[in-house]
Amino acid sequence: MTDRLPHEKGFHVSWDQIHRDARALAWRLDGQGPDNGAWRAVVAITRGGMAPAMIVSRELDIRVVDTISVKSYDHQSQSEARVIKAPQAEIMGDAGEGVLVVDDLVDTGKTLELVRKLYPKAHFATVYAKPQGRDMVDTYITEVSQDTWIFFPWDMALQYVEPYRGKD
Ligand SMILES: O=P(O)(O)OC[C@H]1O[C@H](OP(=O)(O)OP(=O)(O)O)[C@H](O)[C@@H]1O
Ligand SMILES: O=c1[nH]c(=O)c2nc[nH]c2[nH]1
Ligand SMILES: [Mg+2]
Repeated sequence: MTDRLPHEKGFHVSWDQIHRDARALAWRLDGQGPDNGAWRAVVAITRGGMAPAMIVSRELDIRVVDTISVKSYDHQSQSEARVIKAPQAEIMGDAGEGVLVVDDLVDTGKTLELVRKLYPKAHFATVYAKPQGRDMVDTYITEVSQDTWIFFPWDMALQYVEPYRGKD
């Protein structure tokens, strides 16, 4: 989605905010893994999941980190998603048990639905969640409304804005 519709609200996340929220996610997940509370590995859903996954893996001292790349595309007006890069099979083990799959957000839930089908025993964690995709995520930090667009710091740059009184 590139153009914003009039009803859409913007939720602008700074680097500091995503750092704090990803840390909060890590702390919530600490000790919740299936092996005496431990997690075996972190898998980031690229690309947005990579920054939160790095922060989570650092906080929880998990050195085994891999990625899964999911590409959404439109096929005859039906939106589909497919995996274009999978994590190592030996990391995912038995259906992903003990693996933390991390993404920046869940929106419609399509991305997580696909990854969940592949690794049903993994734990799915996102920093932000919208209501439509909430059932697809096991742990998240902040919920925003469905008509909110989340702007991440890696998609933004500092720029000049007109003073409020100067606008038409
Ligand atoms: O719940 P959904 O409706 O599936 O949407 C959520 C996904 O969309 C965004 O990724 P995107 O596919 O835009 O790619 P990116 O991470 O490379 O930016 C976001 O990072 C999530 O992965
Ligand atoms: O940067 C983003 N913000 C969002 O709110 C969103 N939803 C799906 N994909 C998204 N990407
Ligand atoms: Mg993504």
